[in-house]
Amino acid sequence: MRLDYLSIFPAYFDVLDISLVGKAAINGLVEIHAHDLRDWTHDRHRTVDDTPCGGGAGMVMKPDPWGEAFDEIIGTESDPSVHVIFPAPSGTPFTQSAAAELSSAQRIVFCCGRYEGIDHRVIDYARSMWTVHEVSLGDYVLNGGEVAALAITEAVVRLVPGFMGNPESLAEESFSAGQDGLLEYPLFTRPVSWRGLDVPEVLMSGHHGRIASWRRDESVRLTRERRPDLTDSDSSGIH
Ligand SMILES: N#Cc1c(-c2ccc3ccn(Cc4ccc(CN5CCOCC5)cc4)c3c2)n[nH]c1N
Repeated sequence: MRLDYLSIFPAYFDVLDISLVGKAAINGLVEIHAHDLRDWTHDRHRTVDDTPCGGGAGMVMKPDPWGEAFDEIIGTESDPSVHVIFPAPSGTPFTQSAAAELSSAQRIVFCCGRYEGIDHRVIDYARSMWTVHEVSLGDYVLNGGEVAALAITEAVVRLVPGFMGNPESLAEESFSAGQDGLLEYPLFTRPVSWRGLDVPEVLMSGHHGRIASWRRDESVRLTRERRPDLTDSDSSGIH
């Protein structure tokens, strides 16, 4: 899997060299390439933004640098196997199932906007050429797309076959199909007693049936408490 990042702050992606994703890069599972969008400007100030047509607050990212960067990084041929991701406040909420779908992609290009966003013709052009995803991390405001690109990268790469040492653990995670769409149960490890707080006795009983039942009950309780929106979904085991 090749991952490209287009941004006016490409150093954001240096962190990928030290994290788990870095290990995947070392063992050849993923290739990471960060690019400075200003490398595709031609004026002395390396300008990437301009005032919004129709007025309004802030600045909008000009289309020209994006188009020239696309030509050099992706090419000028249409190819639906190339996934181009535009993080945006107006995007579709990014989910675990979206991460799972993207984990089989061979090429993902992250377009990290700043200011008030990117000229919409960039997205329209990308849609005419590749498979485009306009996504949002959630209902809060970030200053640009870089943090979202990092989060999406981690969510996707950890699902790439061969990345996780113990793929079975993926099935038990929150939001994964194996967990019935429920939140993950609370986790404990040694010491059994810590600052007057004890590991639930059932987890030390060695009785696998009771342990499974306790974990399920805890997942249902937590999901009802924190994510009632998940309790009505078809995939959750509770209704
Ligand atoms: N993923 C994700 C994100 C982002 C995100 C992603 C990409 C960019 C690129 C620029 N920004 C800054 C920005 C902030 C606020 C606004 C809203 N304005 C729109 C125009 O009308 C006025 C109000 C726009 C742009 C971004 C933010 N924020 N939150 C997420 N979950």
